[in-house]
Amino acid sequence: MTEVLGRRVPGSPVIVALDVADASAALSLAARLDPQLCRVKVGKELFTRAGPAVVEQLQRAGFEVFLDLKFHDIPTTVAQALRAAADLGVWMVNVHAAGGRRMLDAAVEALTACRRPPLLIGVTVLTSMDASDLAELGYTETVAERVLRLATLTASAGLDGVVCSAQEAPALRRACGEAFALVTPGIRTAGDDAADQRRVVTPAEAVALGADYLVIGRSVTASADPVMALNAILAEISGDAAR
Ligand SMILES: O=c1ccn([C@@H]2O[C@H](COP(=O)(O)O)[C@@H](O)[C@H]2O)c(=O)[nH]1
Repeated sequence: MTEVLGRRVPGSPVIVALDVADASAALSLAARLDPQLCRVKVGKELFTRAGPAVVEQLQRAGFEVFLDLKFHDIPTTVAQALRAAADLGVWMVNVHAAGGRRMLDAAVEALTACRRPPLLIGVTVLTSMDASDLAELGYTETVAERVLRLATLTASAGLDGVVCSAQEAPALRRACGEAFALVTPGIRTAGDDAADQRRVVTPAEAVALGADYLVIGRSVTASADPVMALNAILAEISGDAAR
């Protein structure tokens, strides 16, 4: 267990997004990181380039892997994809909550039968989206309302948690309870470029708002010294920064 500002989470709350072009870049970055201090995330770019092999290599190196493929398809297809992910032995997987109740039910059922099921997380509203994006898609809800709707659907279907911005964490904690995992991308250290992200918070803010896991990509991976950047973030969230 790691203590983060008084809240205890199992293992490190930091998940480094290995958004790099190939297996060799991912493995050489991972070799500089300590699996005791972070988990890693394999997303669409790396998985499409390097496939299951890179997941297995990262796990052999001691990392728990979040396979971030955000499945969103008909229930049967999602269920089968999740069984394949579970066979890889990953720690966390995700689906889009917008796939709806029957897709979420199929996802939960698919993993229930697995010997070591990964944590199953529903994506609410991407952290790259804001009110204008939702309006253009025809949604009349605010971002906060839509995130809450998708999170309560996810919780009622029996998933383990959601991907959201830490900005929504207090409301989701109240609505979905202490055990519901809040996985938060859109993390930027002070002064970093938000780039395509729209709902952004700092690592310390995310933890103070009640996030369980902080997904951090470019603030670590685009840094001149990723190890130093990660250590600074860990110090910031443990309350050691600038003391
Ligand atoms: O709503 C979401 C869901 C997933 N992501 C993923 O997290 C990382 C964030 O990377 P940064 O470089 O820290 O912006 C990236 O892999 C996304 O695919 C997200 O950002 N928002």
